[in-house]
Amino acid sequence: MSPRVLVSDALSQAALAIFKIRGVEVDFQPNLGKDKDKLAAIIGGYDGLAIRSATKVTPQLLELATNLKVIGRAGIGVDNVNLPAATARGVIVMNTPFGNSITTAEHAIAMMFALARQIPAADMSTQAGKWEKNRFLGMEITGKVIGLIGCGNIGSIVAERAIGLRMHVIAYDPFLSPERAAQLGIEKVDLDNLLALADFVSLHTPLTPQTKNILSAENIAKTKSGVHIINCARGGLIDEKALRSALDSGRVAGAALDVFATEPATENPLFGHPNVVCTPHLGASTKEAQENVALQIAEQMSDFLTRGAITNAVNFPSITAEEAPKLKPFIALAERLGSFAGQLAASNINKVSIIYEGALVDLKTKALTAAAIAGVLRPALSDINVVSAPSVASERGVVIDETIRAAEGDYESLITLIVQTKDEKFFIAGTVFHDGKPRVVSINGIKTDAEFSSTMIYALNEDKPGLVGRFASLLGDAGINIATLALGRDHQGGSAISLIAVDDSIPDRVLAGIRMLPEVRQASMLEF
Ligand SMILES: NC(=O)C1=CN([C@@H]2O[C@H](COP(=O)(O)OP(=O)(O)OC[C@H]3O[C@@H](n4cnc5c(N)ncnc54)[C@H](O)[C@@H]3O)[C@@H](O)[C@H]2O)C=CC1
Ligand SMILES: O=C(O)CCC(=O)C(=O)O
Repeated sequence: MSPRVLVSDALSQAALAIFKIRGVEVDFQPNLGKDKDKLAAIIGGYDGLAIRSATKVTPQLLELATNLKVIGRAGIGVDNVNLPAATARGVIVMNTPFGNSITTAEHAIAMMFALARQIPAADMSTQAGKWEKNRFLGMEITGKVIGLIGCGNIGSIVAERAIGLRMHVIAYDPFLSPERAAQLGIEKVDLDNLLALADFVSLHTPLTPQTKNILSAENIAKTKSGVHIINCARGGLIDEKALRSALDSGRVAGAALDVFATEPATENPLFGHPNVVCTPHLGASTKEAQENVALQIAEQMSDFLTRGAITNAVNFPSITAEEAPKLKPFIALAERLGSFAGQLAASNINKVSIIYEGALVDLKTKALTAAAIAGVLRPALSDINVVSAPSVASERGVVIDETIRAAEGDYESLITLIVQTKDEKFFIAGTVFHDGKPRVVSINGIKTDAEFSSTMIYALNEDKPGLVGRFASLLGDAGINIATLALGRDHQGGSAISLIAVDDSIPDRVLAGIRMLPEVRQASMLEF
């Protein structure tokens, strides 16, 4: 059956053809994002959800989205998606980080001119027949200082355009390297200096706990008197009431806002001020940008749903369509090795080390690591998944250590997992042969060769004659068929392992019987 995608916001129609060509059934309901009850009623039937900013993906909606595998945001900011809840449910969230950057930067520049020359107010006055030539005395942009708070994709484009307008550009961005600042021809400054020097302050950061209200009352008080403020990033970056007071007092000469703390903004403390220019979150709204992001998100979502490729996911490493089929059997291997170790771990796991060898060095090992961690933690946390595993491990203080090295041993590719608890370390290694099936090839340094099956017995025993027969009679007497049996030992008469794949679940009394065999030191039933 073809995967189904619901488009619940006003996405450019250009995307629909891409979904169809790529074998994805698409349901285009551009106003559904504004009707949360109707969306909640049907979301369970879709594998993908394509949105812009109107659809709010809440934990409640995700709970009903039982088939959802991917959310595609045709745009940059994913703040309308509850990322922790999506991650916890294993839903990939992807965006289009560049498709609307130029358009949004152009909007910020347009807003700067609108403020400098009071174009919206002058337009209204002129069309009202007032001809108020003396009222609208503007400000020349050339030679003025623009201060960018945030200088990533959009901030950099604003910087380039502002330099073209012969402005002096300064930027505050803790992650902007001095080399990149030099390459852009701008000056990197701290926030206080930016506020003191800028004639125009333009915001271009995401909304995070660090950037929320970055233009607070205190910071607005540090601005140059007569400053103009532009916000085409996110509403929560400015304390709107504080900005209103600063506009009323005249300290801030003007503000141009495309985004608001609450959207859609039907009421706002800044509305009605003569020196405020507002647009309804139009930063990305050009035909060009909307086609870019719609085509891009349709391609990304289709590639994921039909080929397993992951591009621009904000909660999972990228995997190309070429890599996906190569990774698939190793993801299964990593998850099963992890599950094997996780089912045996007697006490709290505090460290998981994963070593990748051989051909695996060329694959995206981050995805394999996520799968291994999910496997290790699943016996304790049943709702963990490959997407949520790394964040769950970090929340629980489990240290993850990844090593990648060239092949040293007998296998073309080898994954070794070392799971450490307070008292012990458990080693398990596996590979995938040409038949594509994952196999265990060593446990705690003892070599073996066992396929995984849905139910297995893992026993640690002494290497003594007759034990295999005793296993067979105990299981046979209970009517349990042995599918395969794999053995291994460190040396003749030494420590040995037995991996017995069986066709049915093993009753406790049968497992207890195995444990009571004199040669058996430990026996567990494992399920995959
Ligand atoms: N108005 C609209 O329609 C649109 C708004 N946006 C918004 O524009 C903003 C910027 O987008 P991009 O440039 O694509 O993002 P980006 O991720 O490329 O750049 C953001 C920059 O902010 C910097 N930053 C992060 N924390 C900071 C802090 N505490 N102080 C100073 N700088 C900090 C980062 O280092 C980065 O360089 C986002 O909020 C995005 O959602 C994006 C597209 C359209
Ligand atoms: O889709 C839109 O119109 C908003 C774009 C936006 O805010 C973003 O891409 O972050």
